[in-house]
Amino acid sequence: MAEQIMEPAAQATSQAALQATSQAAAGPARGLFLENVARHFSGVKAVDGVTVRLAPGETLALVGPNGAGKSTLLQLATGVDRITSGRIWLDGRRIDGLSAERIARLGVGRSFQTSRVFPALTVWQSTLLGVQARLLRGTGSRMANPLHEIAGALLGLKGWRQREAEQEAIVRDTLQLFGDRLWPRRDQPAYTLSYANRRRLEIARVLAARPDYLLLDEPAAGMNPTETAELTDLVLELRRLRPALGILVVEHKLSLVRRVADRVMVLNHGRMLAEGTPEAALDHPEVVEAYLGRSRGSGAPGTPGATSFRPASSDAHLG
Ligand SMILES: Nc1ncnc2c1ncn2[C@@H]1O[C@H](COP(=O)(O)OP(=O)(O)OP(=O)(O)O)[C@@H](O)[C@H]1O
Repeated sequence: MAEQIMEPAAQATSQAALQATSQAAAGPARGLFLENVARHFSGVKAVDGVTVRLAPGETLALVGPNGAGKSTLLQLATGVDRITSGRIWLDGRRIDGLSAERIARLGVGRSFQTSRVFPALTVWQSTLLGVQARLLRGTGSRMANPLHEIAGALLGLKGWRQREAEQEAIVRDTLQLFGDRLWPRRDQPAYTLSYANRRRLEIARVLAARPDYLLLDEPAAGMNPTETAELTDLVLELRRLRPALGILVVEHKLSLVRRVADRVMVLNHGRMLAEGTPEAALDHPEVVEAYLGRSRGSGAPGTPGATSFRPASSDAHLG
């Protein structure tokens, strides 16, 4: 089936009203834009008419209790799952309906809630895979010809050597972002790594593809306070090094959210509950209620109808 790609957004005009009209028709010229999206699973409204816009250079945090629909939104944005209704745009192109692989190649990188590294590959090899995914972006929709690659390697062709050196530089720079966590372990297979290092490696692999938009699904899950603080610093460093990168982070650890996010959106029962600066969104009375209602509430987490916020640590409180 032909891929569904629509024309870029109309030129921006100085009039806000006209701009709003053009955005509704074709999505913003830049950014990842989920427009009134819904995903229903036989009666369960996992996502129920939510609009999210991630601009280049922005760090947006998506928070909410367990079952609020956060991961489902990431699945929809990355083409892993299909919307029931709504539209999704990437830099003015309609992308709902495209394959996950195609969306990744268009510049959307995503780490998963549970680490998906290949156990037998070394840290270096795993990160190199990310770099090679990036090379595919440069080839448009064509795959690199493996015979050319093998011939280049065997014959030591100049262009091939140069490309190899460039790839190695990207792997090195990416691994060194994580201080001494990954670089000294670059020759170790992933299965020998600690849980936190496997999660870091997953992020490294995604970063090595140099995405334009980076979606992180609970990157600090299972990390202790020191590891969480390191991860927070990593996100801040990324923002400094790659000012055009749009980052969408789904995270329960609010200490991280408060430090890295420009803007926070709070989901509850598949709908947007609040949006604003971290202070405004997280201190909103309904948000405090949505979170604290469960831990105090009558019903224990997991009771039918109750939403269970997982207090990962004392930093998960609001206020
Ligand atoms: N494939 C599926 N089939 C049926 N229901 C699903 C499916 N995926 C998600 N759901 C339901 O959709 C709702 C939203 O789930 P989702 O995983 O998006 O929540 P979440 O906010 O990411 O939660 P958590 O913080 O626990 O990861 C939940 O009620 C979940 O059970």
